[in-house]
Amino acid sequence: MEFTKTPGWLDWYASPSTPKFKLPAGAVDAHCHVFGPGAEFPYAPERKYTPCDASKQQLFALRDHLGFSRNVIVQATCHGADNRAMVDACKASGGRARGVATVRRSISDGELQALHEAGVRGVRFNFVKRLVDFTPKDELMEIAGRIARLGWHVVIYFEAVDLPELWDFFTALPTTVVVDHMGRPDVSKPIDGPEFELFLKFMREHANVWSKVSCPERLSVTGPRALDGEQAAGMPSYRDVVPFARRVVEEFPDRVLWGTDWPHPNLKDHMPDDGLLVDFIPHIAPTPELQRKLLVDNPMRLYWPEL
Ligand SMILES: O=C(O)c1cc(C(=O)O)oc(=O)c1
Repeated sequence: MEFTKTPGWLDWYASPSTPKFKLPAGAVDAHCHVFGPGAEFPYAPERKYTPCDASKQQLFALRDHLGFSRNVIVQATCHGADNRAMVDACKASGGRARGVATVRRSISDGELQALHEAGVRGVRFNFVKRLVDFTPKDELMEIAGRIARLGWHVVIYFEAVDLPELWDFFTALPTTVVVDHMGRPDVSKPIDGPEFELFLKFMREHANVWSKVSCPERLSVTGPRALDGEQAAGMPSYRDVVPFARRVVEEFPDRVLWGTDWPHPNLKDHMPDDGLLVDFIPHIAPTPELQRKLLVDNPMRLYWPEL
């Protein structure tokens, strides 16, 4: 099948720099995606965008270039609940990738078991309105109950303004709950303002809630961007995001994950250099101990507990 990219689509950056920051041994890129290729794994009819292809081979090449050992491949919304591309990548990884799927309530126990055997360890519930149509909460709760029995967790993606309305649902989930991209704070608001405070309270009061401290390139308002020539001398890229992410890492060091978010769907004004994104890590996790927890211990506990 032939697909035409969404107008204005930015392709991932094909020649990332070699990071200056040396990742600890065994580091996990705990949030990344594969897109198609569309000719082999067609994009879903209900998708809200059509991306460029981003194959498993290209993902594994990036992993090796940046110095990661493993990937967690999160089902992208452009594939809907058709998990074939993600599953194919997990199976081809030689045990070095685990997956997070999107499923509907019609999925059978046998199909869930097959996903588990392929390496899936979680399901993703998406509440970002530009990405998905609404799924009734009773359907999601039913799915959460079924996947809890497999020892899986739930990944949630939402925007900070929607947390109050989603609070009761999130806090009733029976599994570990992993928040994508810190619940998308508005970093132009004060870090000690009510919006981010509510997110910290969510984590503080619920020991089963984890957060990915990822996607500074999506959250940043002031930059500078992680692109050659756009980094201010001696300053981290996306420095307006640093205090938010660092706060979460320092307060909840055992419940944070980091990922590149490659191939960075839906960015509108620039495409980051993934090598420079890795160089962002020591600004938010300033000590070797915090770095080891963020990049190795925490993702291994969640995705490879048997190792
Ligand atoms: O903000 C986004 O556009 C976005 C989209 C997706 C997806 O389409 O799955 O995943 C992400 O992690 C982020």
